Amino acid sequence: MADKVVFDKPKVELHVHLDGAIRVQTILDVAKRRGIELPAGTVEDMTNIIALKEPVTLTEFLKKFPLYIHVVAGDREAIKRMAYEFVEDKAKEGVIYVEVRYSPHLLANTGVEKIQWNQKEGDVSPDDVVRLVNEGLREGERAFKTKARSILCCMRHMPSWSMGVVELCERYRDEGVVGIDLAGDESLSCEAFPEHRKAYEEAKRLGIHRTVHAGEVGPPHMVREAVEVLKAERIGHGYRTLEDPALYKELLAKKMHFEVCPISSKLTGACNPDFTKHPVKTLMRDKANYSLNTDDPLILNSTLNCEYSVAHDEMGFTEEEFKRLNICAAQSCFLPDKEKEELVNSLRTAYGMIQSSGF
Ligand SMILES: O=c1[nH]cnc2c1ncn2[C@@H]1O[C@H](CO)[C@@H](O)[C@H]1O
Repeated sequence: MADKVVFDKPKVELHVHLDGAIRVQTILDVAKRRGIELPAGTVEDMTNIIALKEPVTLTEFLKKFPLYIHVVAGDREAIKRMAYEFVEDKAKEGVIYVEVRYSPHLLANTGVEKIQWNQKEGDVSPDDVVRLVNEGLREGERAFKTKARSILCCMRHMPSWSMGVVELCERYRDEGVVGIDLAGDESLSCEAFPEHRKAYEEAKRLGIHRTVHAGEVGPPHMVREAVEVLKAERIGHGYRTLEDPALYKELLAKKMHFEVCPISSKLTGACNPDFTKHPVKTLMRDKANYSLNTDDPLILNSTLNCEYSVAHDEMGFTEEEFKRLNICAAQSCFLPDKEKEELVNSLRTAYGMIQSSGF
């Protein structure tokens, strides 16, 4: 994938999974230290095993995580390290602000209903996971000057975790956690799981910002449900919204933010693999509120620069549109108002947009 830089200016990224953005070298190092056997011993071979090359389905795509996530799950050093390195990687891509998401429960080995990945019970709870990620992000921010905040994910197939996720969002809201998400296999509608709805109601009551994966592969009514039932402020992906013109019009009028991930949308089979037909072109035409994001760069073997290259080379994006969408991203981020304003202003300054003084 071409990693040339077509937009060499500060960027904001709002949709990227921490457990889909681990360095392969880190997976190899941690596996060696913990005595975990992997199917390959070099970065190249392991990348070949993890990375998707051809479009599959979201369900197949999600099956890539268990190939490596057990290596870092339940390991304090690994969890902190991947958060720290993540910030370094984003800084190298010219990202000045990032919101990174993950499920604390998927990375824990105690205090969680159904310990994942065949781990033996240990001593890393979801609460510990959040503290370790916060530490790694904070140290990364100090070292690399990219501001990093996090979003905690509920998982569609594990509704019993969702209220715990809200509690963690609340407990760590002053330590870098800025919002809640609902991720996982979208064929499981949350209508069937009142726990997700209750968790989102509680999040809204507590003033916790909300985004939801919806309309990625699921039908437009999933997007409506995310907005109307879960009170989502942003939509993760949301491509299939365009199949319901009335809904799309409503969301355009509301200036709903769409977290678009072009390369992911091709390889998960969410969108037509021909980028010239990608829904983000409609969002661009309509001056919609959206951002460009990597989603899971490890599995997609991509970078944010690849996303911008694809948008530029295959979808006709201009420098002006890149600036506009980054300002949309900053305006839709989950930072407190004052910090958000500073972020928007720093982009405007970097982009040479003179701010009106009001006189
Ligand atoms: O594109 C996606 N759609 C839905 N779920 C996803 C996607 N990428 C990752 N995850 C899920 O979110 C979890 C927490 O980060 C990941 O472990 C994966 O199961």
